[in-house]
Amino acid sequence: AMVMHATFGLDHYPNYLQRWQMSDIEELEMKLRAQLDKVVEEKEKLRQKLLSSSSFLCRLATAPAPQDIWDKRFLELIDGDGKLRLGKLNKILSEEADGVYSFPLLQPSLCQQIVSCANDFAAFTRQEKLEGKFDSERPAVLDMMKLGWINDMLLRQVVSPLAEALFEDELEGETLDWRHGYIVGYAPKDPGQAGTEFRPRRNHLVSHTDDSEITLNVCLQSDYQGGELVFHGRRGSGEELKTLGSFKAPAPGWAVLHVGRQLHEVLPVTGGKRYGLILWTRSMRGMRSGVCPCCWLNRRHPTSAACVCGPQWN
Ligand SMILES: O=C(O)CCC(=O)C(=O)O
Ligand SMILES: [Fe+2]
Repeated sequence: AMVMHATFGLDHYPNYLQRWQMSDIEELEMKLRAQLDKVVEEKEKLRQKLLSSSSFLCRLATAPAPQDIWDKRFLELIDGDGKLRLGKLNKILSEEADGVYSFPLLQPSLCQQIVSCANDFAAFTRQEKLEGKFDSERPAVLDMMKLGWINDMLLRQVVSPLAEALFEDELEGETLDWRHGYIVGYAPKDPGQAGTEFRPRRNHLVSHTDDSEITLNVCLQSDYQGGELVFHGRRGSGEELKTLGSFKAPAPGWAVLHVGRQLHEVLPVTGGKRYGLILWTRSMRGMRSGVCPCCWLNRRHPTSAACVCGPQWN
């Protein structure tokens, strides 16, 4: 009842909680958190149910052997327990722009298999749409494609340890516990017959920040022209309009790691097809209550300047 009253009150009255005792507010906060945990748990169960009932046949539904997953250079940094040897990181990392790192990560053959899965999934959702099961074709979200294991693996073995080593100041001790992975495709303005393949939706992507704290971007197919990934300053840093560097993967399997607040864009693809796997990661449990509700990413320090998502950003 307390939660119900408070939810109503917060919706209807300004400064609603100012009439409350601090201890009651704290109790409310705890109860809301417990409720939120329940929502997260039930949502996860539902998601699993949807997945298991889906009839999509994924040819990559389980993880292959490590040597068929990781690029040799990356594999050398993984110890017997699957942990990344952080001391040897500088052997493979290059800094493409201030705070933007690239490195060889996945086997090109695995990348090719992931693209094949995206093609299969595109054909599958197109069929479902034809049969009237869904209103629209569904996006190539890894969880829906039964490739959630790739999200989990990349979060646990790549993004979490690297973020702790490279973006310690950003994370402030929080754990990245949420991930969302999807496939993006680009082709020139007139890509010709799309057939049953995964359809590239665009030829470029305007400058933006991600709904993520740390983003991993893996090239899946590199024989395209144009399509450089350009990095600008971080939102809120005063360097937003500065171009800091750009990156083009030398081969499939190369990855870039950057903070979600780093403004980035993809220049127009003028030939070939450009496919990538994007993994957004966040800390959902710990810090969210302390961040700006409009962008989730800024104003972590209560003493810092005004929210960058003010009028100048919206
Ligand atoms: O395609 C890329 O390299 C970047 C994609 C991206 O920035 C995004 O999906 O948020
Ligand atoms: Fe992005």
